[in-house]
Amino acid sequence: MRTSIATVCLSGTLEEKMRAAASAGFDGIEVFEPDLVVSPSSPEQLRELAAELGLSLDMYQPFRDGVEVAPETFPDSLRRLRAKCELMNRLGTTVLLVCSNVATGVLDDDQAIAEQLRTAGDVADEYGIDLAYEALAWGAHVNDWRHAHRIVELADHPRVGTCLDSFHIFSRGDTVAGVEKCDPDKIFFVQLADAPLLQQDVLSWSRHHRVFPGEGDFDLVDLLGRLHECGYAGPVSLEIFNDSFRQADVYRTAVDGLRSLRWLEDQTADAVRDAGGEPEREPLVLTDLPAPQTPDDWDFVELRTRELGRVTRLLHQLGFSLAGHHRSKDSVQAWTQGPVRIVVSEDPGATVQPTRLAALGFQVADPDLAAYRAERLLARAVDRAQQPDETVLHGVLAPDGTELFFGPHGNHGVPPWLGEFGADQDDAASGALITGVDHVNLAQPWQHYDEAVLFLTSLLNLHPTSSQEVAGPSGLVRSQVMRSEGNTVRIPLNVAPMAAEQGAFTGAAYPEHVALACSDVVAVARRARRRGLAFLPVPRNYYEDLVARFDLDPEFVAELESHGLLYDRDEHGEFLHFYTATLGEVFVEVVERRGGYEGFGAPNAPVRLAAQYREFGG
Ligand SMILES: O=C(O)c1ccc(O)c(O)c1
Ligand SMILES: [Mg+2]
Repeated sequence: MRTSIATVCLSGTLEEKMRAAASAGFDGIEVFEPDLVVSPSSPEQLRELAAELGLSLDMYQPFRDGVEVAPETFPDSLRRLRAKCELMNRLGTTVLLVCSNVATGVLDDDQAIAEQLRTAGDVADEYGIDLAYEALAWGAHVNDWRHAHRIVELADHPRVGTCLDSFHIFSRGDTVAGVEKCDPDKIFFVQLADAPLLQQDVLSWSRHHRVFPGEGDFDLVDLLGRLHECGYAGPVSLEIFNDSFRQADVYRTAVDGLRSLRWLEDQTADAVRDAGGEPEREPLVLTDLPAPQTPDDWDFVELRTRELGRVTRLLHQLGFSLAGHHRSKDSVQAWTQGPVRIVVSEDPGATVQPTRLAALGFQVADPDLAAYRAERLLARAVDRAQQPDETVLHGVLAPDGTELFFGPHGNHGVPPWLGEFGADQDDAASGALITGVDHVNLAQPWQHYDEAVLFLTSLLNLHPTSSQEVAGPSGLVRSQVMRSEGNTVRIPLNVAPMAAEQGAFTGAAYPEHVALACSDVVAVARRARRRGLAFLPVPRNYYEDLVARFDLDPEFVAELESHGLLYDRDEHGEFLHFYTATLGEVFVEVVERRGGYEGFGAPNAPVRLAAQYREFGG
């Protein structure tokens, strides 16, 4: 599959956008006219730069309000068209995107529109240029792809074809049924954009909220599968108008974009095969990736700290014991309790945060395959020193800087690397109150949020659930849970409010947390209090509200209060939990799920955010 990206997706100058697209590995780009108009490079220089970078210039766009116009203004459209064709000849681009008319359109007769397109096709033919007609969702008369395609068929000109853009199709609630039956020679270009489902006017939705495939709610696999079936031969191009992308690092966005296409291609190849088709069929060969290695369990959580004493005291208070020091890295310790392993690495030079969540380890069926898939999805590998006889753990860097490691299944759940800490593995299971890692919450800078969702979806096969918003003193915190099929690995992603990033939150900008599961949270809390744990304080008002909200026995609520526990309930069961005070950038939560409670205590998150805000002196 030939991949392309519209320059409107990326930040910076046209030249920077081109370099980033090439460096990520795209085959080509769509040149967005406003990027060219403001560039000091001549079309010839841009053509040369593209050749140097190995990029094809797949399309020039947009040509606005050129057709569907009053007969007396059509000659002016043709004058503009000639100017653009001349420019495109200098650039070396052969496809021009012609948008359906949004402003000046007065023709509402398909035959008359087809005639204008045919005349435009004759002009374009003089320059060897193809016109790809695109129905904008807010087009005055032509706003759905079937209509645009019908007019293209009526025009019946070899230089006139259709441009399909997934956003304009799905945003109108339309489907792509029938794409598979189109004449592939009449589909000149394909643009892909995903988007979250929003209740908003379609123009603002399109201009601000498009995202890369896999980051929104549209069924792009369906579209790509049908294009494959129809025999479409051209590039598949990303066209994303997005406010964050316009500000983000251009290289990073380009990599995120290509990752989205590789993932979509893989998903579509699987879907085509499941339907009994052949993904390798020319011309749109759908290359698939090695099968995703869904994490079957947590392997470890790693905390990096310059305050070793504070971290190990916290672990002891929560019931962990030291399994040992790593045999070749003395600054690294393993702490265990039941099936939970926490690696603590001392980093005396840590400057930004004294303690942070540095890495997450997952147990997968085939770690080598997981690493290979990650590489194909353009993830950056983590380089860690290790001795020849030590377990190889493949790691990749997540968008927020957390390192993710793929480890093998353990022997009776105990991973081979634990032996390098001299741990007596039989100790681990006896008398542990903690029974597992319930979830790990990662905080995302707002501009990397969508990238993080796609990263965890494509690399770890985690699935996003619908997002929620939680009110905190410095803003609304968006939260979305990424979970594995079997629900063993759950990673809620939080977007820190802007105020946090700007330092209004004087402590941790993005506190993250590890939530430990247990079957008796009162016992864990009691032991922790005896050992001197600093709990995150919960105000009296909260408990009074609990009684009112849930009609709970005041004695039960008094018991919750005496242990510093919070409470929630859903139709499946109950949730009791507590939070520790924050160390650097991390805190720990201990949770007990009674019955089949499915949530994460979201109604209690504002209590936590407010307490943490006070903890850091607001
Ligand atoms: O928002 C627009 O104007 C616009 C322009 C060109 C496109 O291909 C498109 O999908 C939207
Ligand atoms: Mg488009």
